[in-house]
Amino acid sequence: MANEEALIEIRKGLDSIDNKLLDLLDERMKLVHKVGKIKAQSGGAIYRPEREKSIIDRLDNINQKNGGLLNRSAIEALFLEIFAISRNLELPENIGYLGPKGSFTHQAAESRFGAMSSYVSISSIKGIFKELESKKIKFGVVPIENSSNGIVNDTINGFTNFNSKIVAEVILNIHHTLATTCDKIEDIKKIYSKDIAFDQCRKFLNNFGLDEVELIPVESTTKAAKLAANEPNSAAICAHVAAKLYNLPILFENIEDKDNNKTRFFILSDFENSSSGNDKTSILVKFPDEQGVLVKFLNDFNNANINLTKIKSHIVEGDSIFFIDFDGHKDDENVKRVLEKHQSSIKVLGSYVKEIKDI
Ligand SMILES: C=C(O[C@@H]1C=C(C(=O)O)C=C[C@H]1O)C(=O)O
Repeated sequence: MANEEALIEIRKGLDSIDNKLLDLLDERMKLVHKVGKIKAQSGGAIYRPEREKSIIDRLDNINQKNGGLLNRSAIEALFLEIFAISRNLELPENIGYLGPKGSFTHQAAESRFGAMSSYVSISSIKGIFKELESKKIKFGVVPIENSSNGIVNDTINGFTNFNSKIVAEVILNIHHTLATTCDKIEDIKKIYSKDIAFDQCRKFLNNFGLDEVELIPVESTTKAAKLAANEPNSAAICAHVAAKLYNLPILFENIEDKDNNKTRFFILSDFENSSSGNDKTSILVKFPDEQGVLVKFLNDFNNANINLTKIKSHIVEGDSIFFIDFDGHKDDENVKRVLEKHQSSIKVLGSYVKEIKDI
């Protein structure tokens, strides 16, 4: 009984805090509305990733100093949702992602744009670039590289043929779940998934005696979840979100063999970010057919004190092009000089806030 009374008292406290939170959120939304009006007059971009990053950094610092109970991920989860709702209030904008619904790209999109935004599933990367160009979507989310499978060729091809800009990067740890309506692992007679997902979970399947059951490859892990939800004695290896989408209970989480399986995604749009002080820039480079040109190019970056973080070669219609990432913003003085010097061979894809994680 004493506990019952204590619970009632604590819940009164929670209710009163929730009321205050609601008032504060409403006050915040009124200010957001004002920001939206100013942007509408000046044509400014609604989504400002560098501003959102600096808010999260500030709150994380304050929270650490105060010894608060929330960690950075919790602060991020709460506030990214608030920012997403704020942006929707300023101006609702469509977000296209490489589908189907429940794909890892969908997950990457939701991690940045929250649950309340308006999403469009698009079935190809080229389709995303096209819809951006025709302005049917404001943002496009595409994968660019995976730690096991390397660079995504369709995304590089999109950059060579279209002019969308990278406005943010998202790096996701790729986790698989075993989801099934079976209560016991012994009841599972077949497993649906994508071929590469089976490969990434080989040890788990062996350890749990699931290497003997029928493994059926399908085109996406989302499709696998859908099939397993409708068929007794079957299971799916799929993303957490895909299992949730089809109300498929999760029997095991994080069943992938390597714990550092990551994919990097780009958020594309039609505007350019201003500098945040902690940026990365991506470019495509097609060198003229001259001896030593790559060495000279790299030397110019080195002499300008620019740290290259990635260089990958890629073949487009027989021509070799390079995808390069480096620290800094395209408008930084040292960067600007090098980019100007090589402008005939460079396409700048965008400068954006550098994620803390790397791939
Ligand atoms: C309100 C703004 O617009 C968006 C929403 C933000 C917010 O809710 O704090 C921050 C940056 C923008 O993505 C702004 O630019 O300040």
